[in-house]
Amino acid sequence: MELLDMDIDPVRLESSLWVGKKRYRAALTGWHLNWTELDKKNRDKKTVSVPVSEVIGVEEGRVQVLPQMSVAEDTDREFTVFYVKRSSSGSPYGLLWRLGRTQFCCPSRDLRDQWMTQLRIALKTHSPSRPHRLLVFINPFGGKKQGRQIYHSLVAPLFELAGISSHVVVTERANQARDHILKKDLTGFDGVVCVGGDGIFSELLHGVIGRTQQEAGLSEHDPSITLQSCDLHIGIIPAGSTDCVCFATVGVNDPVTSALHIIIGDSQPLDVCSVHHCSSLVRYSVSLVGYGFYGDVLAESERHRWMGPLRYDYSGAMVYLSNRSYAGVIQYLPADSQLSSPRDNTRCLSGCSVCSKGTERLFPHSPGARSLYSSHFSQFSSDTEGEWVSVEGRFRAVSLTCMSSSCPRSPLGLSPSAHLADGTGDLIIVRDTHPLGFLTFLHRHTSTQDQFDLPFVDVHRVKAVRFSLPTGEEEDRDEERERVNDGGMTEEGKRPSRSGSHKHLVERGEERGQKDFLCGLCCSKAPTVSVWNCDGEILPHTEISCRQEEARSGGNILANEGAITRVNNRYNSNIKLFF
Ligand SMILES: CCCCCCCCCCCCC/C=C/[C@@H](O)[C@H](CO)NC(=O)CCCCCCCCCCCCCCC
Ligand SMILES: Nc1ncnc2c1ncn2[C@@H]1O[C@H](COP(=O)(O)OP(=O)(O)OP(=O)(O)O)[C@@H](O)[C@H]1O
Ligand SMILES: [Ca+2]
Repeated sequence: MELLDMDIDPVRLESSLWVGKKRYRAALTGWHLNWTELDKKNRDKKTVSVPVSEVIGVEEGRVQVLPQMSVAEDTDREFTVFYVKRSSSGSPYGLLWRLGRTQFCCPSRDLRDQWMTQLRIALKTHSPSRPHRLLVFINPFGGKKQGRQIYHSLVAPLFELAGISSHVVVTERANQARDHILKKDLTGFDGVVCVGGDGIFSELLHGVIGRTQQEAGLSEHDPSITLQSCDLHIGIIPAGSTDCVCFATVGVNDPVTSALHIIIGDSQPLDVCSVHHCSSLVRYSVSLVGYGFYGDVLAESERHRWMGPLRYDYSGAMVYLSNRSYAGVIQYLPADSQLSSPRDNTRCLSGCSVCSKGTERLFPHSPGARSLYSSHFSQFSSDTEGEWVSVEGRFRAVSLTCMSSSCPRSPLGLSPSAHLADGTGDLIIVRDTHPLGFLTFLHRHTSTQDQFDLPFVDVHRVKAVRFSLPTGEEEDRDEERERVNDGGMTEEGKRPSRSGSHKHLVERGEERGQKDFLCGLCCSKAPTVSVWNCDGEILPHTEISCRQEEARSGGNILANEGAITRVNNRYNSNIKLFF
């Protein structure tokens, strides 16, 4: 009978070892390192079992790592194993990971050397997807401005222990990380990591997607092509204000947990949505593309950046009290409702069957091929226009989210049953309603109550969305048209979202909608047009088209630990994050 590689267990070692004053039977089986106390009292033979894939490092002597690597005692019969240890705390969707450490003592130096050698061979053999070299971008101004400290005190020692070499860039300006990825030599790097929030993550995402398309000779602006898959993984060390991408994938926003996921090479694909204005790419999104409430909150919060993460709560309250709704026309292309629905009460976890089945069904094309629904997406076609659904009215909020967008503020997220990598997004339409109704809607984001079970809220699983102003708002559209040639992709020094100044926008001749919006905050005149919040950036256009891209970014979800702990679909997707 022919043996498959997987059946061979080349690394096997078993011996008695001491941990402290207790004697153990330790065994390395190739896939696991186990140790069982040899004590008559240990009748039920309790065994500690660590998968080799979760071993972080093996060091000679009695070693500690945090706050920094040091050898407490170096005897020639001891070695220390570091591994992933699940803590009992976290969120319902992800546990905190900590660095576990056990110091073993062998009867002889020879045996110690044998253990060290075999463990290192096992690590190499069974952890092929681990990164060896990482390019790390730290945003020193994200969140509570702790990025540098978080990286150097919590993350760098773990990378060092795991034998990962990292090149660190502390950013000095917005978009530096994106430009670095677009232009610099990245040979030898297995991945790029950001230390910060959703904004710096978005820079990495745009850099990685953009560079891959450049190298493939594809135009990101052409809405009719499918983007080329990206080999470079993205990792996130959360140090921002919302940390939505990290929270929605890992289940917690904790730097050590994310560092450990990155080290062991965990990977999870993520849907990416592209936002176009006319035929130009404006931005990519993985989390929220939101008009009305979330756009207004973001625009208002930019004026209060000095408040740090609290700016969102303050601005949220201000915007809520201003009691606004906006007219618009929403068109959407529904996804196949037989595959899944935003109200089916499922929760997407790593290894999710909807994501693995749905992706293949939704995107059977190879990269570079013409997009499955390019004709649906075209502004001026189409033969299949009939599939689009149109809704016109006044809205409190229009939100499109590719994933649940859960975050510490809303642990279940904007759409709790959204999938991370199924090729669809959830469109949440909150029609105009009385203030108490809208407050109920918002408040339900903080609990397990269903925010969609309200008469003025609709949710649809979609493949694409278009938004336009109703007829009669032509002036806005005309002004927008003049801006089409701007391209839309934010350029260095032209950062409408984070510039945070009313005057600044007006001087630059931004579209009337944005002027209206900003006036609405300081004058009594209610604005007629809101702005789009795209993963925390304000878009420079009101009329946009969004579609799910075949290109994806991965992050790891290890929510509900124990159910599914490893992702087996590594490297099968276009863009991946690892944590
Ligand atoms: C009564 C309590 C209601 C609490 C309602 C909480 C709803 C929270 C929903 C969070 C959704 C996050 C979606 C993620 C978006 C990210 O891609 C993006 C980039 O980081 N973040 C934001 O745009 C940042 C968006 C931040 C939005 C914060 C909204 C806070 C609303 C506070 C309303 C207070 C009403 C008080 C009435 C007196
Ligand atoms: N050195 C820098 N100076 C100014 N801005 C920067 C710098 N580096 C990155 N940025 C920009 O800062 C913005 C915010 O960063 P980041 O997302 O890390 O933090 P945050 O906004 O506090 O968190 P979140 O996005 O999770 O709400 C991003 O848009 C990023 O492009
Ligand atoms: Ca999705």
